[in-house]
Amino acid sequence: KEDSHANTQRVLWSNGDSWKEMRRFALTNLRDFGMGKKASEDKIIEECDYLIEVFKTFKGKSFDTTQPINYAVSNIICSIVYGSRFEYDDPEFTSLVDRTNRTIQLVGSPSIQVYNMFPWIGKWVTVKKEIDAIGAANKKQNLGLFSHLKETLNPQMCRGFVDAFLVRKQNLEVSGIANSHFNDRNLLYTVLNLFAAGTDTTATTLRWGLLYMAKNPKIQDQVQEEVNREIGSRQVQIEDRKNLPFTDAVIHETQRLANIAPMAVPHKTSQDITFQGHFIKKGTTVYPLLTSVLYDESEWERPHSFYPAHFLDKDGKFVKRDAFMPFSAGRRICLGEGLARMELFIFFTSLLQHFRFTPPPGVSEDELDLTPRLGFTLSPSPHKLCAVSCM
Ligand code: HEM
Repeated sequence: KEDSHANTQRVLWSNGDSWKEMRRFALTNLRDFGMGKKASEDKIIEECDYLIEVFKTFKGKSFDTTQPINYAVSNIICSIVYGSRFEYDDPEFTSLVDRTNRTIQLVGSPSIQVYNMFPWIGKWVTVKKEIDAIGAANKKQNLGLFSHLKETLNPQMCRGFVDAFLVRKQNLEVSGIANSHFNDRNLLYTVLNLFAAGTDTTATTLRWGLLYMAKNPKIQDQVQEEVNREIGSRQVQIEDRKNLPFTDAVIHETQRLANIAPMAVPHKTSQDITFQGHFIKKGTTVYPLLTSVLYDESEWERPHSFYPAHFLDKDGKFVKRDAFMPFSAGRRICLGEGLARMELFIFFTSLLQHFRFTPPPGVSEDELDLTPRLGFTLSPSPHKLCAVSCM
């Protein structure tokens, strides 16, 4: 089983009772250590300041936004999971983030898609070797981080998710409960899952958002006018979202059009079922194609264009749309939706408050390429942008 289909993709999910218990525990603790509104808001605001400083160092010259954005977003998960953030030049941190992003790219490669259908070809798939090597390095690094946290553990003062997990594990052991799901393996995989699922997704969405702004300067004007009018130069807060309907619509439209998880993740039918006239046998792998909803021509006025008015009524008020489901739906809906939405709002709005995003000199808006790069998530093709200070 270790080397089967599930192994390559295990970074993102698992099944059964263990999943139920881990999901419940993760949700409660993520709330305690970050997803609760105030705690995470403070963390995101603090991290956003670091990110703005990095953008300033380029002094308006073009640069690739990938790494700074990945590091900033990843640090939110790090402070929730490990209890502290890392410096952007800490090699322990940057290697973890860079390796995780490389895996997400590799997992989406055609050879891995074929391998997932025919796992017995595994030993001939070279990409799998790289994924396995990266996985081993990330595991080793996490075990090192855990052992440091174990040595300094104080059950009265949990610093983050790992501490809470270790305390629960200890308590279960003390009360003589062996074989619980709170074991070292689940700790490792839950942390790897949170790290992988919580970094690339949000960072990629933010990068799409900045690219759409550089491509659509008039829409960028409207966001900046709204932000200037409602917030001025003070710190952006979650509370501000209700007064920024246009900005909120732009963020939603970014998520819709960027469609970063087009096939969500595969699910398995738990029983025989007939769906829309098609019989599907128990145990069949099913991909929920989010693209079919996010680009549904019967739901969206301009499914293939960047059109924030999809989320605005005739008075310019924000409107929710049923077909907006970038986080999927149902029991396995994204566990980090609340956190991701907070991050997207604070990072995006603060960046637009501080900078004007433009194509590099000599490149026109039309020349900015919106073709996605293939991977497990759809990210923008490699590109550079200028972040010109406007505050
Ligand atoms: C813009 C950002 C994000 C998007 C678009 C997104 C999207 C998704 C999607 C489509 C799924 C698959 C749902 C399914 O099985 O049908 C998922 C699962 C998941 N996401 Fe996210 N996600 C984002 C951010 C995050 C963050 C910040 C976290 C970390 C806390 C996170 C943690 C997870 C986890 C743990 C799962 C697996 C849940 C389970 O299987 O029970 N995600 N996400």
